[in-house]
Amino acid sequence: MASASASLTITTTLRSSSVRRTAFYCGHHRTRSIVLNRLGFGGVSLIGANTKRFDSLKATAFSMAGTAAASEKKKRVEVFDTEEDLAASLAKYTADLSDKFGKERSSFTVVLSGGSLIKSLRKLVEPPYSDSIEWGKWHIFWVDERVVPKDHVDSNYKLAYDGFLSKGMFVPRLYRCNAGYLLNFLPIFEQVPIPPGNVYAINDALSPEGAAEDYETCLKHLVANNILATSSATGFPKFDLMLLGMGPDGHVASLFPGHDLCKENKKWVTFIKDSPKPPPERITFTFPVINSAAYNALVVCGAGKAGPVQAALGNSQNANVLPVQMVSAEEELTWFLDKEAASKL
Ligand SMILES: O=C1O[C@H](COP(=O)(O)O)[C@@H](O)[C@H](O)[C@H]1O
Repeated sequence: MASASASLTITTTLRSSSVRRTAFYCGHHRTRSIVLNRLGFGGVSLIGANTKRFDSLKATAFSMAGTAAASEKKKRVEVFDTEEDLAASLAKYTADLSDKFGKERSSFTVVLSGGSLIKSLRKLVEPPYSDSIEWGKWHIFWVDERVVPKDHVDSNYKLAYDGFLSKGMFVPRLYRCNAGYLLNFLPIFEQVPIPPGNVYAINDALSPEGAAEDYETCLKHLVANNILATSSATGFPKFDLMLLGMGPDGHVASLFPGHDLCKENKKWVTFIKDSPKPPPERITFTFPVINSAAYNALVVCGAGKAGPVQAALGNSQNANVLPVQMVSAEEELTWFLDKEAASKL
């Protein structure tokens, strides 16, 4: 990912003995960029922003000196005035990674969540990205799925299909005629051209146990065929990008606060039959798989989620670790927040 360092006016305030707060103010496009970069003890820099375009500086960065987990490579937090701005930035971020991995490998492995995330992906299927992304290289997975038929209103597959994968785009076409090739001025309306065989939905005819096992077997097959990478650090599959949501209780995927599944450290995919959020039967990636992803994006909007965001990024003293606080990534974890979700930071 592109990174830029900037010489910014930095204000440092000691908030508590363990938390050092560093402020950058970046007033560009109504977007505040909060950047956390835990490369060591409180190293903070501004990343991923075109600093030449900043008129005045207006953002806040938090550095938790000494409290960063050793496994955390890099953490970035971006705060947007509106969900519309967030969706625009998320589309660019995803398209840039698609380009990067498309050049490095023949596949781009993308993991979706259910919930509100899907709406925030809408700008990916609009110009300029709809035309420029190499959709043929995309492989789509779900970080969690409800064990319901694929056409059920609770299905995460259905949500993604209706809100993203089936979205139409106008694709220009070249046609042969007597005079040579002609560009069709009435382009064809097509759905997102990801090959159907690259979309890995669960087998909805199976029990939760069976569906989890079946999905894990599918992932192992993709690893064996070099479509899915393996983390040399953990031995778990290494997805290129996971697009994660977070519930108001701080859950990610179907890993809920205080549930034993949060401690699973062997399986790649597991199941739950007593989810506190309906429907009760689900399958989910485990934390070792989530945290072995190259890039993880946590996309969180709304005031109802400000508490867990504060627990994860702010100056919270809560002893109970929420699932969202357990998320990391092999290369980079980026938080995409709207200002309501960031309101307690
Ligand atoms: O049940 C689920 O909830 C989370 C969060 O959903 P949101 O609507 O609050 O964004 C979602 O990420 C997960 O995939 C889903 O199964």
